[in-house]
Amino acid sequence: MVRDQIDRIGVVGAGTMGSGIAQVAATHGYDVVLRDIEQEFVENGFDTIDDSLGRLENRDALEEDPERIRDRIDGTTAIDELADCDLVVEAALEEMDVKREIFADLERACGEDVVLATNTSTLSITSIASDLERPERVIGLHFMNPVPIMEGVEVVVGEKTTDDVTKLAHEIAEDLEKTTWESDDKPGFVTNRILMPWINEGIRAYDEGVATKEDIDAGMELGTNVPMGPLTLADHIGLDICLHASETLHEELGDRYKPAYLLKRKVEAGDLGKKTGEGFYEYD
Ligand SMILES: NC(=O)c1ccc[n+]([C@@H]2O[C@H](COP(=O)([O-])OP(=O)(O)OC[C@H]3O[C@@H](n4cnc5c(N)ncnc54)[C@H](O)[C@@H]3O)[C@@H](O)[C@H]2O)c1
Repeated sequence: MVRDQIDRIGVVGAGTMGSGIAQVAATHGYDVVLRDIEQEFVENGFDTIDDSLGRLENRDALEEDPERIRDRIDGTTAIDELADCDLVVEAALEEMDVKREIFADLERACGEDVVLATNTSTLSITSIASDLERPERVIGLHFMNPVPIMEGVEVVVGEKTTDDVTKLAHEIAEDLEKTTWESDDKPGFVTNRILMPWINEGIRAYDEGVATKEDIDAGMELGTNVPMGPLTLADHIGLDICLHASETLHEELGDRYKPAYLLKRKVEAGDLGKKTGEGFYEYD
């Protein structure tokens, strides 16, 4: 039983994904420690959680008061406060050096039996764990955005990940009322290997004047029955995240994954999508 093994969940990174993962874990009764590098980022994470819990309460979608859920989450900037966690989910920047450093710190700070998960979109689980003394307890737990709403979680199994850790990863996700599927540790896993070329092709089609951005999105939504077209979805994910993911896939899998020129230009301009108020569309 997963509840016998996991009481306390650490989350590293209080951004879009980390705040969502902390919220969902607390909603399901787990004690959570949410860590970011600056107190301001921790506070931003709590603001996101408060907004999301407020919206869910208005829709009668919570079984408890938002305050009680919120009280299960402690915020911190100190990695040592994750020492008592049974599971830590890392959701920091999509950069290999950053993730390797975080995992080395977690291995030092946490107990021997901790399970260390990464929410990486594309980076290799095996590479993230390669400098660790115990890479067998590292796994990919790839939540989808927005975490409180999206049902799916991709479990990504590294070269050294044990069967017990893999089983636990499926069980914890299911305990959070998510449905899992499993991928080998191959670039982009199942989802981003297929999604990123689709997004980049949408951006290229827009840049080459095939249609307006609205018509590209409408064409894909109405024509293929997906909930969001590629430009809306890219804004929603974050253009920097899409670019990092595309660059990783390009490096690993070759030219068919080359990032669209306009994606690079938007990121260089600081227009990262919904989170900065402007991407392909403008947001309040
Ligand atoms: N955005 C998405 O749609 C999406 C979906 C699935 C997976 N992911 C993955 O989840 C991870 C996080 O993405 P995001 O969109 O939440 O990013 P984000 O930029 O919204 O948040 C990242 C947070 O990590 C913090 N951070 C950076 N270095 C840190 C460190 N050393 N310790 C603790 N915190 C640190 C940053 O301050 C920031 O608050 C990435 O690996 C990304 O690829 C993102």
